[in-house]
This record gives sequence, structure tokens and C-alpha cells, in this order.
Amino acid sequence: MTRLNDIMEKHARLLSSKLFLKRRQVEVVLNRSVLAWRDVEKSSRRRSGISNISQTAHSHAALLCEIVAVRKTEDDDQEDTETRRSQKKAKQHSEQHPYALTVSYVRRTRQHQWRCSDATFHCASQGLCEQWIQVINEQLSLFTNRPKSLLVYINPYGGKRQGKRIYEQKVAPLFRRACISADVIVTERANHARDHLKTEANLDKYDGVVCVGGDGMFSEVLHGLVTRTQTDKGVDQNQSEAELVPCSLRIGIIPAGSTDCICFATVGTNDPVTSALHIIVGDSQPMDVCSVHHNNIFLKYSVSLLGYGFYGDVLTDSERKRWLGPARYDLSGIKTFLSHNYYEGTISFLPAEDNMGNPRDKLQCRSGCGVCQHKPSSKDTHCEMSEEKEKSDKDGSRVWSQIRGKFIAINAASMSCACPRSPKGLSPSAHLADGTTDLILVRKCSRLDFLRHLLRHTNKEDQFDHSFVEVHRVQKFRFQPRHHELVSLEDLSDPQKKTGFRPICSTATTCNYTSAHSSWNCDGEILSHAAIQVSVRCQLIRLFARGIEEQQQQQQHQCVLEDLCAPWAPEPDTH
Ligand SMILES: Nc1ncnc2c1ncn2[C@@H]1O[C@H](COP(=O)(O)OP(=O)(O)OP(=O)(O)O)[C@@H](O)[C@H]1O
Repeated sequence: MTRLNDIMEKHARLLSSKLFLKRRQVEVVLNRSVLAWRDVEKSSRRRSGISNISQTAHSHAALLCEIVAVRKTEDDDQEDTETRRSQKKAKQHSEQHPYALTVSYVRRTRQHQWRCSDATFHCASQGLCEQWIQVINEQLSLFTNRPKSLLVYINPYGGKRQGKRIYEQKVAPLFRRACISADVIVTERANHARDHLKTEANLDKYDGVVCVGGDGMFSEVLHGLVTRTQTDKGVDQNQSEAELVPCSLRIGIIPAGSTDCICFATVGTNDPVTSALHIIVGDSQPMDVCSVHHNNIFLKYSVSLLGYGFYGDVLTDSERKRWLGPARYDLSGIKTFLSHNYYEGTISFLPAEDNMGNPRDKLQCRSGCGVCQHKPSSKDTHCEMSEEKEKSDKDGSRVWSQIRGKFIAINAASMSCACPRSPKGLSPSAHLADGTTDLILVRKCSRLDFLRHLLRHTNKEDQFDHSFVEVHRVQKFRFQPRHHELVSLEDLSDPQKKTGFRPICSTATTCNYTSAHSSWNCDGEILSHAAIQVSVRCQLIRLFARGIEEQQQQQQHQCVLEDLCAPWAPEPDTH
């Protein structure tokens, strides 16, 4: 009964009028979930039934939650693309229907991209026009998840140095249209945004923080915001077992870097307009964050990839070639592959609960993901429970496992790490917000085998289906390199200063000189220690995103269709 009431309530017409759109008369209907309009002429011919398509040439619908704004249309706002003859007609028409309102709404285009479309409705009565604007605005004001005030950091040097232009030309006009106020800070140095967030920013003023840049810029905002939240709540980040407090502000990413993986993984495309629209409609995507410690020293947070061995070496080498631009990653990748180094060490991990799926179950994390929505039980959420307790836990799935060996790569993927180059990513079934990370161990193998493994990231074959690869879904892990660490980060980056460790190579003749240690690549930054402890902090942050929409057209059409049926249906009999 309640559900029926809910449906009736949702579908009850709030307003319905005959208005004009591009000089054609349209019937416009608003209910609590959809604004729909269709040509009066065509619809009267097919009164017998509803077309089974949500957006035919003559009927359109916009979900209310995806309406960006509604405004009174000013004269100079009106489209002026017509010929002289039709301009004359248009003039006559606008004299008869001088009042107009413009509704801006989200329209889906290809490949998860969103655009902002306008529909301008004309009418003869000022009162009617104002009534439409008022009622739509009243409905929009019910969406309390929409941000009103944002703090924006722009990295002017990220990617192709287009951050400022992208923000000013593509994003700011949309924010203005949606009446979002934004305080903009163009960063003057690396870590400017992080430091400002940590100490200075008056966060009470804002509903969210936006970064315009690449993954490095996102990492700055992540560190600034998480650290600030812990400081405000008196949590010591150095305590690896401390329970971290989730951040209340959401983070928006306007992609403007050379690597925008976090944006791609959470929105499905790297497009500034799409990201701006996700911010405007107030989307919310929870996200896990891994905290990385060396003993009881906090090192970094990671949301995407922690990679030791291959990916650590690629990053270390590419940092020396920054002058090459994005091409450095390819060059360093080839060089590291040819070096074919491997590293010895011990990895210990605490497996995830059985009900958290597994990295090879082919379940992909998509918008509204069931695995991530599964509210972790108290057992799951206590990612911070003491080590002793975990060890003594009788439940088999909660016992720490240990693997000692020689590894070409040790990767922890907290998300699929899909990007345009590797559409399925390092771990295609990793989830954004399930409180786990996928630990991928690539043991010493031949160069050819490793190449076969790497190539599988770009095709449909299972990259885990090799005897030398194993993958575990874990809540925590630790890594201890075989030799004690004797070198600092500075030493590692300077080959002259390297310690007397001999390289460990499969074939001594083809190995480059290397230390017994690799470095950890932590979301694109090098960590200063090889021995680390990692804990996944379930849903510590939220982004202005909704995850990748699956078969987006279908999903949206289905959704719109359900609601479309209601506006055109006759008003329910009140008796
Ligand atoms: N004003 C600035 N001057 C110099 N560096 C900055 C500035 N603002 C931010 N940074 C730093 O620039 C680095 C790279 O930025 P970002 O991620 O936006 O671009 P990117 O081109 O994707 O990066 P990368 O070069 O790592 O691929 C970040 O680590 C950030 O700390």
C-alpha cells in the first residue's frame, strides 16, 4: 500500500500546460521525477497508446534530478539560427508568446559523456511562465545533495597546461548556470592545494572541493582533506591501527592532467563537461582509501594502484625523464621490461571476507554496484582491529597468509585501474568501495611469459590465468623486502650512491644494475620505503561521481520510460 502511495505520489502531475517549443505547440508535464514534453499534433493522432520509446522525434523527457537549472529566457538568449523568412515568422510568434523559460538538462551522448542541453518553452502569459519556473525550482531545491558552494583548485601546469582555460571556458559557465558559487585557487607550487586544505581553508563554507588537474592533483586534495579531517577529530594518522574518520566534503575531479585514471574509473570518461555536470547534480560515489605506513610512520594514501617491482621501476625511471612529457611512460615501460628485474621479499595479507566476491568473478564495479552497496558487517568494517586479534581469529577467512618469493611485480589495485589504454585495467573486477584491494603477485618468470601477461591487459584474455600470477582480494597487507632497507629515497634515485647489494636477475647477462629493492609506486608517486603496511579504509571519501553507468542508454531509457508512462496517463481518479 505504501509503495503504491509512493508511486502515485511520484507520478502525480505537479503542472501541465500547452506551451511552444521552436514554434511547435507541445504538451509539457511535470511530476516529481520527470519533466516531459511532446508535440500536441502528433500526440493527438496517437492518443490510443504511448510509443514505447522514451525519446522519439516528438516526445522528450528529462529526469528532474538531472535538470541543471531553469531560468527566465531573456530576448538575447533566444536562438537566432533561422533564415530571414523564418526569422520574420519567429518574430511574429514571439510577439504572440513573449514569455519564455529555458530548462537546462543533462543529455547523454556517446561513451558515458554528458552534455547540457537547453529547451526553451514559450507562452503568452507571464504568470504561467513564472509559475513553471517557480514549481521547477521548488522541486530542484528538494535535491539537498546538490552543492551550492565549492572550493576549486586549479593546477595550471597539469597535462597540456590547459587547466585554467578548461575551467574558465567549460566548467565555470555551467556552475554559474546552476547557481553554484566557487572560490577558485590557482596553485602556485606543488602541494599548494594540499597544504591549504590541511591548515588554512575554511571548510565550513563549502559543500565540496574540486580539483582541476590530473591524478597528482587529486592526490593532493585527497591528502589535504583526509589529513584535515583527522586533525580536526584528533586522530593520529601515524597510528596504523587508528580508525580514520570519513571526510564529510565530497571531491570533484575536472580532468586536465596527462593521467586522469581516477576520473576515468569513477565517471567512465575523461571529459570536463561531464565531470562538471556530475558535480552539479550532486552525485556521490563512495571510495575506499588505502593508508600506507612504514612501522608507525604514515607515508601516503592510495586509491588506485600500489605497485612494487615493475610499476615502481617504471615510475622511478620516468621521473628522471620528465622533460620527455607523457612519452616518458612508454619509454620507461620498454626499458623496465627489457631490464626484467625481480625482487625478493615476503608478503603477508589478511584476505577479505568470503562474501566480498573475488578478483576473478568477472563482476564489474558499475554505477549502483551491489557489492559496494553491501553494507559491511561490523566484522568487515573493523578494518582497524588489532593484529593479534586477527591472527587468533578462528574464522579461516580472517587468518593472515604469508608468501615468500621472488617477484617481478607486486600490485595492489583498489579499483580496476582501467584507462583508455587498458580498458579493462589491472584488476577488471576490483571495486571502488567494498573495503578491499586486489593483491596481484607476479612471480619470477621468463621475459616472454611476462610479456604475455602484460599483453593480456589490453585484450579479452584473463591476465590472472598464468601459473606465475596469483591474485587475492585482501583487507590489509604487509611487505618486507628480503634485505633490510639501508637506503633512503635520495640514495635510490642516485645510482652513484647505491649500496653494495647485487641485482637479483633472471639472467645476469641481460640485467641492468639495480638495487635489491624496488620502490613502491603509490598512485604515481614514489614511496620512501620498501617495507610497508597497508590497510584499506572502507569508503573513507566520496566523489562527485556515480560510477560507470552500464549500458547507459538502456538504463536511462528504462528509467525515463517508467516515468514517462505516468505524465501522459490520465490523472488518477480521486475516488
Ligand atoms: N602550480 C604548480 N606548480 C608546479 N607543480 C604543481 C602545481 N600545482 C600542482 N602541482 C603538482 O603537479 C603534479 C602533477 O599534476 P597533475 O596531476 O595535475 O598533472 P599531470 O600532468 O597529470 O601529472 P603527471 O605529470 O604526474 O602526469 C602534481 O603532483 C601536483 O602536486
